[in-house]
Amino acid sequence: MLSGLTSTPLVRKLPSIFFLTAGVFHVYQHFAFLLQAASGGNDLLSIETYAATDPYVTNSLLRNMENKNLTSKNTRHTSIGEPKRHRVSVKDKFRSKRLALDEAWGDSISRMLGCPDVSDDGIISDDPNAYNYIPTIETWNALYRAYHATVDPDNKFLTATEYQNSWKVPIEVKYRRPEGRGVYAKEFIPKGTLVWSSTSRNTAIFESSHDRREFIKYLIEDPKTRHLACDAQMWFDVIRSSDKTFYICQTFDEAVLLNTVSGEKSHDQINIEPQSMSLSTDNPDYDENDCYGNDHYFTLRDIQAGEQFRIKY
Ligand SMILES: C[S@@+](CC[C@H](N)C(=O)[O-])C[C@H]1O[C@@H](n2cnc3c(N)ncnc32)[C@H](O)[C@@H]1O
Repeated sequence: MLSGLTSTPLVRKLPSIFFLTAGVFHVYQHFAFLLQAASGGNDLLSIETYAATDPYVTNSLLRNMENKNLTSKNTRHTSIGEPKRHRVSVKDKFRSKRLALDEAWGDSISRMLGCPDVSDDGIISDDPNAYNYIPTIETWNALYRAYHATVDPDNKFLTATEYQNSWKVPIEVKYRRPEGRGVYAKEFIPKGTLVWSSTSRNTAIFESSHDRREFIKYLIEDPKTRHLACDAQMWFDVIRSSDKTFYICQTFDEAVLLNTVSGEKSHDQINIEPQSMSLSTDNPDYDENDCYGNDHYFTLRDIQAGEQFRIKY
């Protein structure tokens, strides 16, 4: 009788049931994270809410998602023994998942702050007051101040304390629907011109959740910079280093206002692209410490005065 019981189909299926349940739980965890991110929360100080939507906390989730789809390059040391900086190369499949998490995190904070609406497909709302102010040098300086006031001195990767002009050509920032603020050429620029460089003078790295959270809180606490927390949530990028850790990179200048194009067919409108300058260390714009490694934008073709710069993202 007993042996009859142990050989029932149910008992034989127990291992598969166990693995199926574990699998479902694993999938549930991913969805729980995304649901939590989507539902936001109303208290920025609620660590649980914040942590659930924080790219650093999602490191392990992301690690499960990728591996084969990602190539990361050499970790580098500077000659004067500064902390390690990283170069990252991410393939498309992983990139889309990473961007989805970036977005979920950004959206969640935006909801907590009551930021102007950005619709699901990334189109800025019709609200005339949404994201339509033109940042000034004081705007960028406020971000520098917030970074230096909050980020642990040991973790600081930003060497400058105020706005740097990293543009190699004259530019103008304008607001236009539907994409919002964008960067426009003020004069004709020939093909192959370096227009902007990412360096440790203009690009901050946030190495920990704590630093990023304190930075955002600092912006929120001053009514004059509260709106900047919304912007900061739209202007950051997550990179993955060769040691499989994720960091937030954030440039504190007009490069964060570069728009992309919508739709496959319009991809020929992309007129600047990042190129690695790793082989040109004698170039005065080369900076081994930059966050993106190869965010040195060159023109892909001649650009007319008044044309908007567009990058692929
Ligand atoms: C890095 S920001 C670019 C600056 C942004 N336009 C602003 O006013 O701050 C990226 C955001 O710009 C908007 N954007 C960029 N390219 C766009 C496009 N082609 N069409 C519509 N919106 C776009 C999206 O809302 C996107 O999330």
